[in-house]
Amino acid sequence: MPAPIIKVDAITKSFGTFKVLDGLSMQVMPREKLALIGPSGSGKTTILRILMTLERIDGGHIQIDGEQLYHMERNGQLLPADERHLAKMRQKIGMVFQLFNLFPHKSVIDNVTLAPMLTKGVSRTAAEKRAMELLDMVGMADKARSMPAQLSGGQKQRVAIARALALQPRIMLFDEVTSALDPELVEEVLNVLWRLCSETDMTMLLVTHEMGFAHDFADRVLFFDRGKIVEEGKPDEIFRHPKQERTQSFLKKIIAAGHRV
Ligand SMILES: Nc1ncnc2c1ncn2[C@@H]1O[C@H](COP(=O)(O)OP(=O)(O)OP(=O)(O)O)[C@@H](O)[C@H]1O
Repeated sequence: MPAPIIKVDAITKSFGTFKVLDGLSMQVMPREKLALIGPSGSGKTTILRILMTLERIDGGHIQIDGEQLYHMERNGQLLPADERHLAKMRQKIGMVFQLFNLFPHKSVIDNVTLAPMLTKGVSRTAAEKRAMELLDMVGMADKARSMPAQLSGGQKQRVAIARALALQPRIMLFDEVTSALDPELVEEVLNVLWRLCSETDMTMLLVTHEMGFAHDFADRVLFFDRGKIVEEGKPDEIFRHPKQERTQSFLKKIIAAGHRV
């Protein structure tokens, strides 16, 4: 059996006196597609941000690909990770945010080429060639010279996905990537996620309120509540036969609001 690519062990995280993550543990296998669902404020975004090193942990351990994320092993001792270690680890992971976060003063293609050129020393020619392949994959090649302000939300999000892929991460994190989109633009972004899911061997973690998509996309669904994983299982188990009362009441509310699960 292969080793997990992500191993989260009893992590805690507070913002002020509010404990967002409360001894959270989880393991993710290489190539696994996970959907993280649960009520607002249950810590789903926070765990993705922690994996991306955008937030620090208060306690616990995380291993990515067999290596400690927030610690460095030196002579059998675990020391806090320095910036160089974090930067190296971060290259294994790409993240796409709810609000796209494109660089507004850079063209579409420059958004995609910037990180490989700056962090990996890739030449402009090679970075642009790869960027055009990625933009083609997300259906945005014809907008390569456009500026972000000229794009729709769905188009911006597809560029953000291409940008995250440019560093060739083994793990991709998607944080409610369709929540800020007008309903008619959701499908075009989900189609891109679907392609990545079926055509690549990346490990993918998706925080979403699109339960129908989560059902189709995920190998495994994790249900978060109050900083913990309360229930996990295959999509059919979680969506059709949830065992925990908290999962049942959450899904009931979602269905009552008219969403497909
Ligand atoms: N930087 C921060 N400073 C203070 N509080 C924060 C910070 N980031 C998150 N929180 C709080 O932590 C809690 C958990 O947030 P998180 O975004 O992880 O939840 P979530 O499950 O992703 O919810 P949602 O589905 O609404 O995005 C929320 O109550 C949020 O207000």
